[in-house]
Amino acid sequence: MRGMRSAAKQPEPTKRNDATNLKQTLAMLWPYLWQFKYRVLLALLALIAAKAATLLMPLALKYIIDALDGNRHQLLMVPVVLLLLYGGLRFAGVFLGEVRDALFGRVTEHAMRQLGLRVFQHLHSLELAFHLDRQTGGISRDIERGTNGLSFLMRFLMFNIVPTLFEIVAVTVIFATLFSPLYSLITLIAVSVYIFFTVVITEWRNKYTREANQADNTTNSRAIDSLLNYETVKYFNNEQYEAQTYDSFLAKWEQARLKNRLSLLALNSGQAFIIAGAITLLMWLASTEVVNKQLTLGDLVMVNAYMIQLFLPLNFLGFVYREIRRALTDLENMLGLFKRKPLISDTADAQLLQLTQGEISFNQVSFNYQQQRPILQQLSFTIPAGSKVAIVGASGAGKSTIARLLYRFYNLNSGNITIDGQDISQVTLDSLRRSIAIVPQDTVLFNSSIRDNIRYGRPDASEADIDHAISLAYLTDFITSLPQGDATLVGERGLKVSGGEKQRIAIARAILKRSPILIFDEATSALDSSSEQAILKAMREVARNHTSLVIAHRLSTITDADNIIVLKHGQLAEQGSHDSLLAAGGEYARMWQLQQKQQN
Ligand SMILES: Nc1ncnc2c1ncn2[C@@H]1O[C@H](COP(=O)(O)OP(=O)(O)OP(=O)(O)O)[C@@H](O)[C@H]1O
Repeated sequence: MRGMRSAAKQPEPTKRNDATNLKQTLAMLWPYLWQFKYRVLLALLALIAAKAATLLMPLALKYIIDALDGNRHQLLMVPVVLLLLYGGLRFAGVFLGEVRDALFGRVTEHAMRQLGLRVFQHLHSLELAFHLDRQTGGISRDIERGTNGLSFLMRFLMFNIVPTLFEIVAVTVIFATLFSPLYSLITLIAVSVYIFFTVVITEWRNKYTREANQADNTTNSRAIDSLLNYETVKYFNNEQYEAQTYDSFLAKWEQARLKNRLSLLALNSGQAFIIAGAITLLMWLASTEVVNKQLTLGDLVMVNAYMIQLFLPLNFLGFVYREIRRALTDLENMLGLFKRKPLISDTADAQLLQLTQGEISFNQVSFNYQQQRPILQQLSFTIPAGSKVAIVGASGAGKSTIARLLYRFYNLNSGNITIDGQDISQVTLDSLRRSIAIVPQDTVLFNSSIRDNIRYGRPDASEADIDHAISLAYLTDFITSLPQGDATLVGERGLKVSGGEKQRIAIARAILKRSPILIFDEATSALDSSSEQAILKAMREVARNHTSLVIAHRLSTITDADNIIVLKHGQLAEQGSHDSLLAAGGEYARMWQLQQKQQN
């Protein structure tokens, strides 16, 4: 049975863009090729030497035949030397080809590495909105196809196209020198007709190839869908129906493959006809000259050997042509990623954030993710240096948005945010983000060990610092209970640890970062009451001497805050200490009473 693959749709190459893509790719590749200029040069020399050895083989064959022609019953010294030379040339041709591959392989792989790294860095420079809009799977497919396309282009350029062009020129020159320009002319015309025919037929065949691929994809998707819904099929006794539907897709696939095969027949037989025609013509020409004693039998065999040798790599021309166009399209998609410039980046004269105290101010901040849906409206508040401010409000009120804006994940619509009087849009992103540590609402962990996930907060932290962060986040008991301790792997996206454990890992990670400003976004939401109390104690200790912003649903966790900001529909409804807000009897008091009732 054919393998099941996902129905990934490939973009179709368009001729219009090929030239620009090729130009862009070459411009991009140039620095890499230049960096390895000696290696590329050596690979080219190996290529020329390998081709020269191959090109000398028919010549050696000619001399063997000519030498044997008069001495049919004796292997004289000369033919023996020629035979050894023939064998040597054959070996040298293959060996030098391998040397060329080994030399150039490093260049290709290095170019793939450089390009892969550039895209990766570029993707990390793009803002959150870009990543939320795009499917990560799609991007990684673009990168994979793009780098493979690059490797294909480089390899085929070096191993197929350039050597074949070299061979065409060499054979033409050899024929013109040894025989007459007519031989060269026939060869050149035959090669030109062959290339023209292959390109035209390959273009025509494309639709059949595409049809066959699409039929293959839909058939596979259908099979997967049906097998995934195994239970539903059984519930409704629809095995027969499923088989019929699957077979109707298979029939379409069969039809498409038939057309594809017939078009391949047209291509291959047309190519064979052109080769046979050219060889017959040249052999006929050579045979008449042999009869007229102008050429030897060895010459006749040599002409034949050169033609067969010349057309051998051209057999792959249809495939190479199609794949090069596909590679260029894949590269275009990847290069397209580079065209997307970061919307959030350092301004030309961005300064380092000079953090003296850590006072944060939101001044008349308005923001929306999408037009016509305001999230924050004219919001102003100040978090004095070293104080703890809590933000509360209904779900969707815009609390986490405040944290994202402080990190400058988005640009504001109006207003500004300052830290110690400096507008955060005018300082470098790196210095800004370095100053803030966050325990996010949804902690996502890397698929590595608990310790490595904590170390991520400050990769150069000492082991003692990590241990200290572990104990501050009340993780010691949990870690010692694990057979593999902090070397335990957390699984993909941290799915192998519980929500509360994940939050404590996130707290340890944030502690390790040692930033003067701390944000806790629902940092205890996944914890039971006793762990919550422990964590709150830890948070209090960590937050001492820090400016901290605590976003919370459960009001009991923030009663000790210096100031509580109540958000309602993206606006500041009221603010004050727990006691003063309760006394005021407003929104906060109402929320408090509601939560108290729910607890009882
Ligand atoms: N990337 C986004 N694109 C569009 N809308 C968004 C985006 N992120 C958040 N929102 C919307 O913005 C509003 C505020 O979101 P935010 O995450 O700040 O709420 P919150 O007050 O933290 O809520 P919760 O208490 O449920 O976490 C929500 O209505 C949300 O649907």
